[in-house]
Amino acid sequence: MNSIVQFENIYNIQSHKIQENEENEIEANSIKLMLLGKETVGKTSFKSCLLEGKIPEDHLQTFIDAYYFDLREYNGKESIEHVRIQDSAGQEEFQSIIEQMIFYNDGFFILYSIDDYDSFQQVQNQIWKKILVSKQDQNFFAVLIGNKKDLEEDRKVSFMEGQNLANKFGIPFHEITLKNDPKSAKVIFNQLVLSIKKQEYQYPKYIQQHITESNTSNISSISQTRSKMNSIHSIDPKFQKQTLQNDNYEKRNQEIKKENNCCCNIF
Ligand SMILES: Nc1nc2c(ncn2[C@@H]2O[C@H](COP(=O)(O)OP(=O)(O)OP(=O)(O)O)[C@@H](O)[C@H]2O)c(=O)[nH]1
Repeated sequence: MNSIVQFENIYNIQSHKIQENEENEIEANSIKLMLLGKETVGKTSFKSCLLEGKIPEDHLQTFIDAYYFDLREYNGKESIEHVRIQDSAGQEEFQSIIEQMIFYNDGFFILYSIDDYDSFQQVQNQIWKKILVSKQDQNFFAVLIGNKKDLEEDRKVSFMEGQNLANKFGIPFHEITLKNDPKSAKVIFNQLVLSIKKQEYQYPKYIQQHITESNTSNISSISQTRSKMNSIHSIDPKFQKQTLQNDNYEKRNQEIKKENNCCCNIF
């Protein structure tokens, strides 16, 4: 055991150097999370803030790294959860390997940097699609993170652009600065792990049914559904694909937007 970090009064994170004979068992029984994003958006920094409480001094390019640790929860009685965080390379040449690795993970921290518009576009045009294609009909959990908000003067991606994209995906959104507020990594991590433990992906299934029922009338109930959807912590890809394939859906979405003077899509 290397270190113990107090975690939001709920968890202690114990970074755990696994022995070779433990590897398979921990792999099989852990919550598997993955950091995704273009190079230098702060993926390794996120992991360091979580485990060491600060960003690293230097930027070292990551290829693929996995970190294992335990969460100890004290809610009357102690329970222990194994977690694996997979750090990934942002560089183009590693993308096909990363695509394959996505399949083996339960939750994703999707990062971009607010001073790098291309990193935001990569989330939109590549990363999200890779997750949908790779996970197929498996449920997964994700959160969108706009990092480096301390670089306000160089900002290229507005807060609303980030929020709207997260709404479109139906996942939570956070703008953070790991540099000035390393604790934010733990808050976001906590949210994602709790969602996985509670299996909140049930929610979109309800919405899918609700939208189908409301397809001919009742715009207000759809907009209520959308505001609920903003707080969803996970995605059921079946739901996304089915709504994407619904030809009438885009037309319906335009009507809802007009009605609510809204600039984001449900999907
Ligand atoms: N200004 C600022 N710099 C940051 C912040 N977070 C990380 N950085 C810096 O951004 C650089 C890249 O951070 P990394 O965490 O290595 O980025 P990465 O996404 O893991 O990069 P790759 O491994 O190349 O894919 C480092 O120099 C960090 O110190 C932040 O919130 N604000």
